[in-house]
Amino acid sequence: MKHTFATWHELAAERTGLAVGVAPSPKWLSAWGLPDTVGGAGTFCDIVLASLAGVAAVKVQTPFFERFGAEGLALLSSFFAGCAQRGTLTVADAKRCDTEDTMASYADLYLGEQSVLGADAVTVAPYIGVDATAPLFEVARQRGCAVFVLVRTSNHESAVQLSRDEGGRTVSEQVADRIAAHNRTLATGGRAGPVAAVVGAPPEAAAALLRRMPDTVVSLPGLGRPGRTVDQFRTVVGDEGGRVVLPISSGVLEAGPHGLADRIRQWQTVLRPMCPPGRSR
Ligand SMILES: O=C(O)c1cc(=O)[nH]c(=O)n1[C@@H]1O[C@H](COP(=O)(O)O)[C@@H](O)[C@H]1O
Repeated sequence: MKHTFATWHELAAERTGLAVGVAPSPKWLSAWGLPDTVGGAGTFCDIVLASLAGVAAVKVQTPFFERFGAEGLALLSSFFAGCAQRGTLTVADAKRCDTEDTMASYADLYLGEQSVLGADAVTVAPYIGVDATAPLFEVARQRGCAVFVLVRTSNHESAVQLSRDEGGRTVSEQVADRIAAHNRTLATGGRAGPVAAVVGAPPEAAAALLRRMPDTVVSLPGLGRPGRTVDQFRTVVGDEGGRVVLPISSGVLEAGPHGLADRIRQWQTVLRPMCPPGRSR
């Protein structure tokens, strides 16, 4: 059976919730001893693909491919195809944002086998209004794909997300509530809806946002960063591991081309206790 983010529970039970961060940036290509060219990025992708057996998902920073133009997009498309062959779900982290049919058109670039790039999910920035970006949600649902919407981010400039409306809800809480509302309409058969969330908040706030969005797959970045411990994440995740994606970029890429596969296995071992029990267990 082909997995989607609606069936993330099964995939996370089998492979853990780890999503390997893929970023052929000037910084990482240099650290890996590769040239900052599309050829260097291609070698980087080959090494990552060779280390992905048994990995549930990848989260790919698309600008590090797009900067190489058409050749970069061709490389991204073939990388996603390689992931699909390994049963690894793909998130195109492009953080798109627009309205109406313009928004829906992003599906033709990113989402599903019939698209140009063939990813399983794309990320969206909701500054324009969550409902404005919703045309993409419906196409995602039809194609068995997902859209990850930023709810709260970890960057220092994110204070606007904590502004409150007259009722006292923060912008992040308003975004979370709209995601939950869309998934109530779009989710089918007790599975998570096609609208997923990105929550980079500190632990207590992250746990509250997770509870605010039932039937929603939630990506929790931050593992592997200084000051963020596995125990903190375990507390946030609780028994909700079946709907949590755990992206780690620097914490795997810093192992370099020769240590990457081992580092991925080490993280999977660490994350295993956070995973949902499999059906057969
Ligand atoms: O969208 C994200 O995944 C994201 C959300 C957030 O709140 N903070 C955050 O750093 N990220 C992503 O996480 C990536 C860095 O991951 P690490 O290198 O694992 O810390 C960045 O490239 C961001 O795209």
